[in-house]
Amino acid sequence: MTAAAPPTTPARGREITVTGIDGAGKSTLATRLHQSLNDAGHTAILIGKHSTEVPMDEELSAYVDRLNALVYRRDARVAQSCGDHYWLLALAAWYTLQDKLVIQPALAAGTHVILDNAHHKILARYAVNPDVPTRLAEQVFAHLTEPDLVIFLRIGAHEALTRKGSFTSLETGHSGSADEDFVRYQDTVLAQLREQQQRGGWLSVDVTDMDRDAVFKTAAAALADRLQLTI
Ligand SMILES: Cc1cn([C@H]2C[C@H](O)[C@@H](COP(=O)(O)OP(=O)(O)O)O2)c(=O)[nH]c1=O
Repeated sequence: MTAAAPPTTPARGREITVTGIDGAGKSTLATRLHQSLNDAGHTAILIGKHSTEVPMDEELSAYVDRLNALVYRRDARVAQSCGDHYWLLALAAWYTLQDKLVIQPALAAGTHVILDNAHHKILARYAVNPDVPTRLAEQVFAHLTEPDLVIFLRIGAHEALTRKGSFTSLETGHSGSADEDFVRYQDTVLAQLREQQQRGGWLSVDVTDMDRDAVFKTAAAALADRLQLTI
């Protein structure tokens, strides 16, 4: 009688995240990477700020959905009234559950994770906020899984605004409703993201004069070079 083969542990999945200011093209690239990985025969999931499903767990999915509603589905007056410290901690709660309940189990099962918008932009926003210590913001995100690749899409705020066309109050740091308020705030956030970039091995791409295909090709080349993932 032959012994049953021991169960094999799948190779750990890779976590790839896209960062950049509002309008840089993060969601566009994340969606395309997700689709291409699956088309190429890999198993990948796309996670963003509207993903609330915890696989095969209705109860936890419902709980994560309630947290998502608290963090993302609230009106501007509620947002303003609760204040910056509250939103930092609420966002930390959101990223913590996303990491623990969805990202870590997926990676352990060999599934690649495309994370549209990790916490880096939140950190950048808080680093330019004089009312909240930057160290506190760094600490509340310090336990999250370190991505295998961070793709930083660099574009000036003015160009990002031309692409987007419109913006929300949050996207001006609640500093006003004029185009200049968006540009001033987002350029400060961009400078902060550049500082974070110095610390880690981010793939930094100046997307100002690149179309979607060119950005995708650059990202795909990095996945092949750095993570041996061919798409
Ligand atoms: C990538 C890209 C996006 N866009 C548009 C599509 C969207 O309306 C807007 C923002 O793109 P989006 O991918 O949503 O950016 P982010 O997730 O970083 O905020 O810009 C362009 O006009 N050209 C481009 O090359």
